[in-house]
Amino acid sequence: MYIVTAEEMYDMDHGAMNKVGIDGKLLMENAGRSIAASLKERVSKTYRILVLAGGGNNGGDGFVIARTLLDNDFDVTVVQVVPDEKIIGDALYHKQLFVCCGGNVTVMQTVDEVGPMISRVDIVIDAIAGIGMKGRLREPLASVVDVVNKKASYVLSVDIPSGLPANEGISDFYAVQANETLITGFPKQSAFLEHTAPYYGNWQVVSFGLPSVITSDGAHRYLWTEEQFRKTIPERGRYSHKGSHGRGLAVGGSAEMPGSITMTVHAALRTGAGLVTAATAKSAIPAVASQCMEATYLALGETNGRMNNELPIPFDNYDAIVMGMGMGRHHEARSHIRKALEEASCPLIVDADGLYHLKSLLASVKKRKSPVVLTPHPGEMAMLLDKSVPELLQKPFAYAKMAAEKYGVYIVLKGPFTIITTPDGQQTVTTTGNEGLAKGGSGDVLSGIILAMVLQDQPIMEALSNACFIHGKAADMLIADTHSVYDLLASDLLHGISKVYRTFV
Ligand SMILES: NC(=O)C1=CN([C@@H]2O[C@H](COP(=O)(O)OP(=O)(O)OC[C@H]3O[C@@H](n4cnc5c(N)ncnc54)[C@H](O)[C@@H]3O)[C@@H](O)[C@H]2O)[C@@H](O)CC1
Ligand SMILES: [K+]
Repeated sequence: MYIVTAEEMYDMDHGAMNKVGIDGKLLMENAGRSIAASLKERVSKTYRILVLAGGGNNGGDGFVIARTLLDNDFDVTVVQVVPDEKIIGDALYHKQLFVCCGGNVTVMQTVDEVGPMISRVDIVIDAIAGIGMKGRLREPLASVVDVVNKKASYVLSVDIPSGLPANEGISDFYAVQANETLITGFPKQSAFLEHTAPYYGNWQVVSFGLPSVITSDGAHRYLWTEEQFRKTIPERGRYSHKGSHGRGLAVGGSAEMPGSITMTVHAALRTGAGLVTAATAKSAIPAVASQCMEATYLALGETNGRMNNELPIPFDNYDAIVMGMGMGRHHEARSHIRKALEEASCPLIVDADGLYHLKSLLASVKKRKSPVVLTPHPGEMAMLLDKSVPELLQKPFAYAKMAAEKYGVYIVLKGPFTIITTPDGQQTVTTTGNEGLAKGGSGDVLSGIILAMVLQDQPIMEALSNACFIHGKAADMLIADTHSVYDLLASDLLHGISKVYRTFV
C-alpha cells in the first residue's frame, strides 16, 4: 500500500479522471459509498448520525455518505458548515441528489447552533475539510472543530481529520480529534508522524475505485504490512546448510557493556543467520559466551576493557557485518569502522556508537561499492545531520531521503513508525512495535535481526523491512500474551522472534 502526500493523491485523482476518463462524481460516489458500507456493517439503525459537510470534495463525500445511509433507513442529517455558494461542482451535484432523496440539510448560520445538534447525536461524521486544506483552519470552521472536539461522543473523519495537514513539515494546525478515520485511496504521510498520527484515531483505508494503471505511476513510499512480510520472507530450503544462511560478524561490546553484543548475536542466530561471530574486547568474551553458546568469537585487543586496534579484523571473511553496539566512542573503535568501510566487500550495518564514529567518515561512504546501512534512532539521526530532534521529527521522510541519496546509504530511521530508505529514495514504513520497546537493548536486538535478514537471499530493502517487521511484531505478540509494555525486556524479544515465525511463516 502506498503512502502519499496530498499532491501525489491529487495526481492519482487527476490521472483517473483525465487519463482513464472516470468522472469525478463517480469517484466521489465510490468514496462515500465505501465509507457508508463500512458504517452499515457495524452501526445500529437506532444511532443518530450527523454529517458536518464543508465546502470542498470532502464535504461532497459527506453528502454521498448521508444519502447512502438515508436510503438504508438510518437516522441521518447534514449540517452544512459553509454558505451555499461554497458548495460547487461534484459536491453540489451530490448535495442535490441527497436533497432529492428526501435528505435534510441545515446551513449553519452561527457556530452556537452546532453544539446542541452534536450533543443530540451518537456519531458525528467529519466531512468539513480533506486534503485540500491550506494553512491553519480559519474561522468559523476552527470554532466548529472546537465544538466537535468538546461535545461529540464519537467522531468518524472522512479521509483525514479536518484541519490536519496531509503532508509532513507542518506544525501549526488545529484539527479534529477523530475516534476513527476512513481514509480514501491511500494513507497520507501525516498518519505516520508522531505529532499528527494520534489525530486519526484508529484508521482504515477504503477504496474509491482508482484504477491500478494510475496508482502504480511514480509512487515511492510504501507501507510494509504482514502481507508483504509473508510474501517476501525467504524460504529455508530443505537441503540448505549453515553456509547457505550466511556468515555474519558483529563488532561491538566491552567488558562494561557485554550485553549489547550478546543480544545482537543471539538475535541474529535466532532470526536465522547460519554462522555468527562476535568480535569484542577479549575480557568481554566469557560474559558473552556464557549467554550465547551458538556464536563463535574473535578476541580483540583491549585497553581498560574497551577494544583497541592492536589486532586487525579479517572483514573479508564474512557475508555481512554489523558494527557499533556498545563498542565505545574512543578513537581506536573508530579506526575499526574506517577499516571496515575500506576493506569489507559485503553489506555493512552501522548502529549506535558506530554512527557516532561514522559522522566524520560519511564523505567516504559513497565511494564504497557494497551497501552501507545506518540504523539511527531520531537522536542519532539528528546528530548525523546537525539538526534538532524536533526538527527531524517534523520531516522524517524528507530528511531520511535527503541523507540516503546524499551519502548513498540505506537508512533505517527507528521509531513508532520506522522509515526505511534506499540510496535512490524509495521508502517503506513499518508500524509494528509498541512502547515496551522503549528500553535499553531493543536496538541491539534489531541490529542482530537486520544482520540475519541481510544475510539471506533477498534484496536489501526487503531484508530491512522484514527485519523491522519481525522486531516490532515480536514485541506486539509478547505483550498480547505473556508480557506487558512495562515488563518487556529486550532479551524477551528473542522468544518473540520464534512466535513471529511460528505465526506468519
Ligand atoms: N476525485 C477526487 O478528487 C476525490 C476527492 N475526494 C475527497 O476530496 C477531498 C479533497 O477535496 P478538495 O480538494 O475539494 O479539498 P477539501 O475538501 O479538502 O477542502 C477544501 C475546502 O476547504 C477550504 N479551505 C482550504 N483551506 C482552508 C482553511 N485554512 N480554512 C478554512 N477553509 C479552508 C477551501 O476553500 C475548500 O472549500 C479529499 O480529502 C477526499 O475526501 C474523494 O471524494 C475521492 C475522490
Ligand atoms: K475530514
